[in-house]
Amino acid sequence: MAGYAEWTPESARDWIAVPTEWDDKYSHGVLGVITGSVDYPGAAVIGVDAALHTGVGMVRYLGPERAASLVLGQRPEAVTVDGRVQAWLVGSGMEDVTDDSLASARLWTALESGNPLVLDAGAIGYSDDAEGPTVLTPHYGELARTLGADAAEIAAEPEEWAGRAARSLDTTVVLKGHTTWIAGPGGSFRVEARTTWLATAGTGDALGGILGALLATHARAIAEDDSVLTQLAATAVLLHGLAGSRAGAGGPFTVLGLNAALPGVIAAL
Ligand SMILES: NC(=O)C1=CN([C@@H]2O[C@H](COP(=O)(O)OP(=O)(O)OC[C@H]3O[C@@H](n4cnc5c(N)ncnc54)[C@H](O)[C@@H]3O)[C@@H](O)[C@H]2O)[C@@H](O)CC1
Ligand SMILES: Nc1ncnc2c1ncn2[C@@H]1O[C@H](COP(=O)(O)OP(=O)(O)O)[C@@H](O)[C@H]1O
Repeated sequence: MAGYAEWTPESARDWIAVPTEWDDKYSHGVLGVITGSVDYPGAAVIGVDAALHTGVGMVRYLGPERAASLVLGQRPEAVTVDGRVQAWLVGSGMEDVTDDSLASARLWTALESGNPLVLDAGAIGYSDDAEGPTVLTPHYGELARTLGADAAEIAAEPEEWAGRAARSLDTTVVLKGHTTWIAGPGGSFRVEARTTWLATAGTGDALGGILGALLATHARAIAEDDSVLTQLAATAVLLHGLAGSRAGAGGPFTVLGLNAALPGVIAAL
């Protein structure tokens, strides 16, 4: 734990971009989302819903037709056509992409855009190909696969592995668990979960959406100094934990319930 500072609500409040009276939907930040697949359309719905509840100018969802239709069913304010974006969320529930597929073309557009990226789940392995500043959000199993290590070894010393991964991959790493370890060029931070009920399918997809929204709304700050990605990542983890805790009030909650609690958490900060 040495070297990891606890990331608190007081630390996080400086990293919420409240729109000004001069802002519009474009200047406040547009998040491009490439998530979901035939097998996992729900991951797309959860991430888009989380981003919109975190506060962002616009979300562009670019994914398979059925997932896009479910996203629009849950969040009709999402836009499903291509266009300018300031940050990308890629990978939650994404299928293995084949070279000539539309999913592959979209993935590479994001990787080569130079924009800040969140790479989650199926996209974590592309970190070397990302031209923009990047945050990876692995659980122990995903980090093990990425580094060719053993998940049990990582579980035994997660703080050590988060730092090692951040250095060797030259990126910010959010190693998820009951305590989440965040390491990158901006420092080393830890967030202990306020509720163990977060251990449920889909909460990681929500974290991706929260973080994507924070990157899109801080695109200018990132362009000036990309080490701020590490603080933004720690802020996303903190918001996620507080929202789960508020949604469940000590008990279980659904992931859409966690998302719905985000505005109240952000207002309280
Ligand atoms: N409703 C949805 O559409 C959902 C989609 N999801 C997507 O499903 C895909 C597969 O995700 P999975 O994480 O299940 O599968 P993975 O196959 O990527 O990882 C699971 C493997 O890692 C191991 N592992 C080791 N430590 C772990 C840890 N701390 N947490 C989780 N697994 C650990 C497990 O034992 C298992 O063998 C991802 O793309 C994910 O985004 C999930 O988020 C669940 C919800
Ligand atoms: N025992 C636990 N206590 C608190 N939080 C947990 C626990 N286990 C996992 N989490 C959190 O739940 C989320 C799970 O994400 P992930 O493993 O990617 O799941 P999924 O892919 O199903 O969404 C992460 O934010 C992680 O930090």
